[in-house]
Amino acid sequence: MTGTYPHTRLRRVRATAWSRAMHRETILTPADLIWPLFVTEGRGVEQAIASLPGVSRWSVDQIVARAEEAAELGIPCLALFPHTQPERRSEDGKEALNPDNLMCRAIRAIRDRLGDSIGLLTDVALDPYTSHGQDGLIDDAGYVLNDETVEMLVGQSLNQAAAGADIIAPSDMMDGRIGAIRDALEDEGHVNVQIMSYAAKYASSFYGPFRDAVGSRGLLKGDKKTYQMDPANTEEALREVEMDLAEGADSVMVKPGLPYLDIVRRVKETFEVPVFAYQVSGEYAMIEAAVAAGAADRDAMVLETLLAFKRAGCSGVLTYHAAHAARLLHGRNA
Ligand SMILES: NCC(=O)CCC(=O)O
Ligand SMILES: [Mg+2]
Repeated sequence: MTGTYPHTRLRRVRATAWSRAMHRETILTPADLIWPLFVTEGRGVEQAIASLPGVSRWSVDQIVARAEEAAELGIPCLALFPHTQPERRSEDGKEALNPDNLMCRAIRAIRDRLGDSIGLLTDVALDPYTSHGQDGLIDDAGYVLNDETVEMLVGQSLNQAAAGADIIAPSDMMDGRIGAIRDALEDEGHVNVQIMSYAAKYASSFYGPFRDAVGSRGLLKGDKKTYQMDPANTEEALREVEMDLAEGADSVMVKPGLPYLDIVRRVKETFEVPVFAYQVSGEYAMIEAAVAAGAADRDAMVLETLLAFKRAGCSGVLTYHAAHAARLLHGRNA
C-alpha cells in the first residue's frame, strides 16, 4: 500500500496549514462535549472544590446560569451530580427517590428556563445519597447487594424522568439494571427517555476528586471492586456492553477515559453503536497539576486529549473542561 521514497513523501501533505486542514481525519466540535456539573443547596452559591481547581459546586439558580452558558456555547448536554447534605444521606440512600431532591429541582429549574434546547443526562447510582458512600444497598458485611439495589435504581430513574431528565445514566454497575430501568420507563410512558449506560466502568484510582465534589470521599470505607471492573480486563468490557445493549441501552460509556481508549476502540469496532467516554476528575486534575507545574500548555493539552477520544471512536466526551474547550473551539479567549 505504501509507496517508496522519494515518490512517496508523507511529509508532503503536512507542509502547509491549509493542506493539514484538508487531510485532517478527526474533527472536534462543541457538540462532542457533555459538561458535568455539581449541584448544591442554597441561592447564589458557588463552592470551589480544592482537588478540582477551576470546578465548583453551584446552587440551583447558578446551575441554570451554567446551562444557559452551555447552550450559548453549543454544548448539547449537561451531566448533573448532586452534593447531598450529610443529614439527607442514609444507609439506604432513599433521598434518591425524593421528587424534591437537589437533582430533581435542578432538572426542573433548567427545563423551566431552557426548555428542550439542552439535554440533561442524570446520574443513577446511590453514592451521592448513602451514608457509607457505596453505590448501592449493603449487607452486614458491607457487600453491595445487586437485586435490591436495582429496585432502588429503578425508582431513582423514574423520579428523574418524571422531573424531566432526557438521558438516564446508570453508573452503578449492578447486573440487570438497564433492562429493569428500560421496562419501568416504558411502563410509565417515558418512551423517549434515553439510557446511556456506564457499561464499562472500572474500579479506578482516578475518581478521588469527584468523591470530594459529591461529598462521599470521607464516608467511603473500602473500595468498589466487587462491582466496578478490574482495570486488567478487556474481554469482560465487551460482555458488559453486549448485555447492556441487549437490555435496551441507547448508548454506552467507557470510564475512565484516556487510560482506557483501547476499550473505547474495541467497543466501537465490535458493536458500532454510540460510545461515549468520561474524562474523569483525576484526569482533569492531572492536566491542571501539569499546567500548575509549568509542564504543559492547558489549551493545547485540553484540545489534544479531547481529540484523542474522537479519534478512538467516541461520539462524545464527558469532561470538566467542556466550557473551556468549547470557547477554544469557537476561537474565543477562555
Ligand atoms: N458516576 C460519575 C463518576 O463517578 C465520575 C467520576 C469522576 O469524574 O471521577
Ligand atoms: Mg453491567
